[in-house]
Amino acid sequence: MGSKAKGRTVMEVGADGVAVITIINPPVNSLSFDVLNSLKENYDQALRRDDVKAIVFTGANGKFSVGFDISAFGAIGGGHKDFAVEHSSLDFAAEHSRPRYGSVEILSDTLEAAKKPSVAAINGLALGGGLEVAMACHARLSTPTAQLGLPEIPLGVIPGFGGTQRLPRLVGLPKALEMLLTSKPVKGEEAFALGLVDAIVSPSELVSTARRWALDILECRRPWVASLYRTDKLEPLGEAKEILKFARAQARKQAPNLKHPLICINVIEEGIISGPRAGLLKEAEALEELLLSDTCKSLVHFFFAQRGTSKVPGVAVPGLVPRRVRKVAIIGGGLMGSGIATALIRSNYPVILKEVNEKVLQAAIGRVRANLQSQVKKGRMTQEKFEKTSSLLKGVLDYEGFKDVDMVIEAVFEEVSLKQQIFADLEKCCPPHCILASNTSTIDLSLIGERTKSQDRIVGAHFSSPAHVMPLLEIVRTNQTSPQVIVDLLDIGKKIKKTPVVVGNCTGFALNRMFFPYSQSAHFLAEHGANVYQIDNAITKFGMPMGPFRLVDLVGFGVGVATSMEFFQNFPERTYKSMIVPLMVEDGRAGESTRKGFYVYDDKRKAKPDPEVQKYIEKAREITGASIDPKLSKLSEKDIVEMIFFPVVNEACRVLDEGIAVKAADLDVAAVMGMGFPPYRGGIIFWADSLGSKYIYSRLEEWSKTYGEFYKPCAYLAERAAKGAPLLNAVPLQSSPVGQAKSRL
Ligand SMILES: C[C@H](O)CC(=O)SCCNC(=O)CCNC(=O)[C@H](O)C(C)(C)COP(=O)(O)OP(=O)(O)OC[C@H]1O[C@@H](n2cnc3c(N)ncnc32)[C@H](O)[C@@H]1OP(=O)(O)O
Repeated sequence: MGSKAKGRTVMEVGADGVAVITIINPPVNSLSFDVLNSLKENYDQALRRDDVKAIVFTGANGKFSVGFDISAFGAIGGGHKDFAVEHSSLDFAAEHSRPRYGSVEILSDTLEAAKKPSVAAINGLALGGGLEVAMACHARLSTPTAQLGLPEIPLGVIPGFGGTQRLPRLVGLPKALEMLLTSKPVKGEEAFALGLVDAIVSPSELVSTARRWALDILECRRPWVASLYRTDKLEPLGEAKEILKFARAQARKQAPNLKHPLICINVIEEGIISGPRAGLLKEAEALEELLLSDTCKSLVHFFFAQRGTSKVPGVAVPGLVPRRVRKVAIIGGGLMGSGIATALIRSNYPVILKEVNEKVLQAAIGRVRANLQSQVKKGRMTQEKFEKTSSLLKGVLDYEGFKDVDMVIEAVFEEVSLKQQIFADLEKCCPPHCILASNTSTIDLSLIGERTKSQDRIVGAHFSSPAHVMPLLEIVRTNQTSPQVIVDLLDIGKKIKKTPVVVGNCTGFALNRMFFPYSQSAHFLAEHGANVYQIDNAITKFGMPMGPFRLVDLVGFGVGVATSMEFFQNFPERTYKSMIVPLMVEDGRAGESTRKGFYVYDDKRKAKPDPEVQKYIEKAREITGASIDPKLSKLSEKDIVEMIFFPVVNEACRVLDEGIAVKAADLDVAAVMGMGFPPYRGGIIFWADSLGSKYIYSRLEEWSKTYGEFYKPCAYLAERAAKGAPLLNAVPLQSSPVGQAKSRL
């Protein structure tokens, strides 16, 4: 194996005649071509050697295997240029990269059909191809906390090493469908109850028990089972068809734009109707095709983009490790503060929450408890856990308890002088190492810290609302924030299960800068004759959770108006001042909270279009002088999508150009995690590149001539379009250290 080999397996043969094959590919033992090649060599050797009677598979460093190496998807899917394939032994890829080879020839015809029994010793993670290797073994032992699952669907593919055939035969069709379509892994204990594993063993005894188990199989003391040919867990054909029909309906409802969950169901059905061998072949064919799909390419891009957000130039440096945060303080327990407190205590951080008086404090604590209680109601938290988690929160009215906090997050009103006072107080009351974070969404952080000498530990921690639900955390750094503080916050973000994205300091940071044109364009179109509900419908069909008008109803008109003002002040040349919302506000409409906004809401908060909205639009036209544009009043769905999202792409380009985002892929993550942009389109920039910078530029240029500055393509987009260059990787990670980028950081 060459020096650049991406992982390997090692085989040790004991005096008992058991060969233990261990997968070694840090950090997660993914099945790279090198690993698969080595595994096959070791396995063939074990079958050939007379001193080997049985085989045990396991993984090094407490993990079995997380499945196929995602970065090598391109090599099986036809070598897409976006996927880097770095493996030394190209022989496997060249000759045997077709899924059929791994699935049918190796796992079924060689491993499962072998004359020597194999047992999987599962520790840590057994996901995707990792679990599929284990399922081809003749028995599986697992530690109690190991996680077993088939999470291929979020990558735009289906299992390709027999998972669609063996899982239903081991756990029954309904549970297999649930595991496949939700991609949620099960823990060892549950896997045992389901029949997915044959025994639960402590980590220290796992391999030794597996060795004995393998010999027991050989000596007929335990059953020798080929999962592929089991039928005892499968429902009778008629019943199975009904279950599959229901699953199809659910999949169509949950993800109408996605085909691969339905293909997964079809492949399972093929195995049930025509036998598992036919199922395996159909699975391999389907996987090969899916690997070439735009959906897969987008989702794989998104997978790596998410993991790339913590690789920040100047921050991700060796030796800089996160400090331990033992106690956090939050100032302000409104909607944001209570949401942030909820997120922190749910991840076991003790929190003190400061409010201005007892009444407000109790209301804030009540909100946190209500957030947790809703988890209990949904069955996601036990009452016991609720009590334990709630006890991590302590309400306070002064700074007494701030002496030993490691981080403070300020979440009060957006008022500069109030925040300045708070930060001046914090400097006096908190220990000198304490991180001083603000959840501001608009105010310059340097201004907030102006009255302190602690600018190096001042940072933005911008959560999206509701903070305990939304997955994005924008970490805002100024040019004085120390890298240590960023590293600490990246770590906390990960621990509270957020995806942190490091951005620079400006009005709206990255997320709201992109959100703003989204809503602006929608209001511009409505005032010029496009139908509000057709816009929302087109945007929802595109894959957003809701359209821009339904969204502003949800967020509330108060917030909508306040943010518009901020943007109008900061970017007047590209702000369209629509009057629709202000007119509705005058009439007492504030969105969903008043049950009337662009929609009317019934008792169950179901939204229904409201014909009265037309009245406000007409009145708005009278004030702004906008007139109905015949072209805009009959836009196709494609036109609507482009007129709403191309201004977002344009703003994203500005954000990149200004160095607010470190790299384009971070904006993809922010768009998906913060705006609800469909991940299967890869994120805003990846999607833009699928259409081409030239096309987007030309459309914006054309609209700007008719409709003005708001649509004018920015210099950065113009430059990329002129070169016919993609927007992604325009600022490659390695070549954009903070100091070099044209940066406001
Ligand atoms: C033919 C088969 O059916 C097809 C397949 O098997 S497809 C693969 C199915 N498996 C998966 O989808 C698992 C994907 N991975 C994960 O969900 C998560 O990484 C995990 C739960 C395993 C670990 O999560 P966590 O501890 O938070 O670590 P995370 O940062 O995500 O990953 C650690 C590193 O492993 C890498 N990694 C994780 N899974 C990988 C995989 N399957 N292939 C290649 N790299 C992988 C990550 O990119 C990351 O690399 P980095 O340090 O350079 O950024």
